[in-house]
Amino acid sequence: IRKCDLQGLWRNELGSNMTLSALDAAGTFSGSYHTAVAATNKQILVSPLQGAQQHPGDKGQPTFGFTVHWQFADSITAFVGQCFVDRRGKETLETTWLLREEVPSRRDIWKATRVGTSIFTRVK
Ligand SMILES: O=C1C=CC(=NNc2ccccc2C(=O)O)C=C1
Repeated sequence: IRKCDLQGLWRNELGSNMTLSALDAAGTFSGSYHTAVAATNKQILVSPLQGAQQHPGDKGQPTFGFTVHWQFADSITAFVGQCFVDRRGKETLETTWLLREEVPSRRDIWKATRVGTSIFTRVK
């Protein structure tokens, strides 16, 4: 089996870093996210995240999800994805995300949610 362990330091294509804690018995984890995209001119802070991972199947490449509670914007991002290990043992987290921003009124809901993908590689 190819073991893919979420714990540790990861970086995505934007240059953002996240550190994920060890799983507890229930498969939940926490962590911190340091974004590289300064959507605000405020001091970019580290934002907390909470997530959960499925038990790795026989391929040892589990699915997971986590939510980042941005500390400097009225928004929240939910990531879902799977951990993959290539033949050389290189691990990547292939994710799809939804970014939900607070909008002033229901008339603005159409522009409240953005979707995208993000690939994280382990920072040795
Ligand atoms: O003020 C803000 C609000 C949201 C942000 N989202 N970052 C993301 C959203 C989706 C995927 C990756 C990132 C990232 O920062 O790497 C960043 C700054």
